[in-house]
Order: sequence, then structure tokens, then C-alpha cells
Amino acid sequence: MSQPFIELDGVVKRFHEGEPGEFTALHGITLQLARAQVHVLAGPSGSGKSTLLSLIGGVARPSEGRVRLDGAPLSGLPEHHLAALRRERIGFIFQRYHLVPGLTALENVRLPGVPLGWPRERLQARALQVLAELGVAPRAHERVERLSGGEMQRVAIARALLTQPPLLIADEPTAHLDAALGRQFLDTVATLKARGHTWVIASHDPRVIGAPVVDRVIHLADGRLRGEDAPC
Ligand SMILES: Nc1ncnc2c1ncn2[C@@H]1O[C@H](COP(=O)(O)OP(=O)(O)OP(=O)(O)O)[C@@H](O)[C@H]1O
Repeated sequence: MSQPFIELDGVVKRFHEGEPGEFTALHGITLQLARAQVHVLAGPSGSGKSTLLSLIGGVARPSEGRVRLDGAPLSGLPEHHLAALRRERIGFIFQRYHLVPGLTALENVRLPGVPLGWPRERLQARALQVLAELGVAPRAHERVERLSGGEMQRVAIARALLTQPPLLIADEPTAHLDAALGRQFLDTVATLKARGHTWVIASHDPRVIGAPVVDRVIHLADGRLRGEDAPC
């Protein structure tokens, strides 16, 4: 592999460290993930998928070990640098979308651009562009609580794409999608992969794990790597 896009080196994550309820969720994960590929973290509930995503996304820090994104050592960065890197380089897609009710689809999609200080016109144009790419431009001015589940998810993906982040992280993205919407999500994954985006998706959905667009399925159990499926 050329320079890996994401590198984890001996990553341990403990919760409630030093307290009576201390719990080790990840036990020394070493992993390299290539650019412009789709990586799925699979494993039963509680195996550590979301915890690993949060470390790769720079939302949490490892208790031991290192995480690097495109050569940058996330684990050592001061919080304000880490927050800036997250905003510019990582798009997050959550199981329950985390859209802000009361705001329109367009206002939700604009949100990640606000702290970047983009001029209003640029922000508006880019937000409309990503909504159009996801096929939800006609719903741009609708409040998000009035959208269908599939529309909400496409708005959530549009929001994650606003800043064109190279890394897209999704936690159980198909958990609430029916068969047709699940396929639509995987088509979006494929389109963005072809444009060079790297995906890391936590999922135990067989539709995702078995999808042809997926390059690697990395299995976790009890916070440890348990091998991989061969690429399709
Ligand atoms: N903030 C926390 N404090 C204490 N324990 C935690 C915390 N977050 C996660 N854990 C524990 O770490 C383990 C891994 O949790 P994690 O959410 O990463 O698993 P998962 O594989 O994503 O599960 P699921 O598929 O149910 O989302 C679980 O035993 C969980 O209870």
C-alpha cells in the first residue's frame, strides 16, 4: 500500500480510566486504510465499532497508541487544531441523521460552513449544489422534520459533503432504511468513492457488508480485530 490514508498504531481506548468502572473498549488496534476505498467495520453490538469510528474521526482520543490521517497525527493535536481538521477534512453521517429540527434542509446543510467563515453567497451556492447532487434540491426550503427518512438521510449526506471532506464516516447508516433506500445509499457511496472520497462505515447490516462497492470488511469482536473478508 502506498502511504495509507488512515493509520492506527496500537490503539487502546479505555473509558472511566482509573475509576472503579474502568472499561477497555479497544485493545491495541493496528490498522491501515487506503485512500478512495470503502472500509466497513463489522461486528456485534458492543464490539467497539463506534468507538473506533470516533477515534478515526478525531472526536475522541486514544488512551494509548496513535491515529494518523493523511500523515497528520490526530492523537497529538491540540483541541482547536483537531476541531479545524474535523471541519475541513471529515464528514460525519449518523444513524439518526442529527439534523437540526426547525431549520430547513438548506439551513442544515449550510451549518458546517458557518465556522469556516465562508461568504454567504459561496455557502448558499455550495449548499444548493450538494442538495442537487443528492437529488433533494426540491426539498431545500422544507423544514427537515417534514422530510421522509430517505430525504433526511440524503440531506445528512449533503451536509457531510458541504466542505468536500476527503474522509466520510458513517455509523450504521442503513439501520433505518428500507431495501430501496439502502440501495440508494450504497449508490451514493459508490459515486463518492469514484470521486476519490474514502469511506469508513460501521455496520452490521448484511446489505452493506456484502455490497460490491465495499473494498474491505474489518471484523471486530470484544474490542479486537478478528480478521477480514477478502475484497469482492
Ligand atoms: N462513554 C462510554 N463509557 C463507558 N463505556 C462505553 C462508552 N462508550 C462505549 N462504551 C462501551 O464500549 C464498548 C464498545 O461500544 P461501541 O459503541 O463502540 O460498540 P459498537 O460495536 O459500536 O456497538 P453498537 O453496534 O451497539 O453501536 C461497549 O461495551 C460499550 O458499552
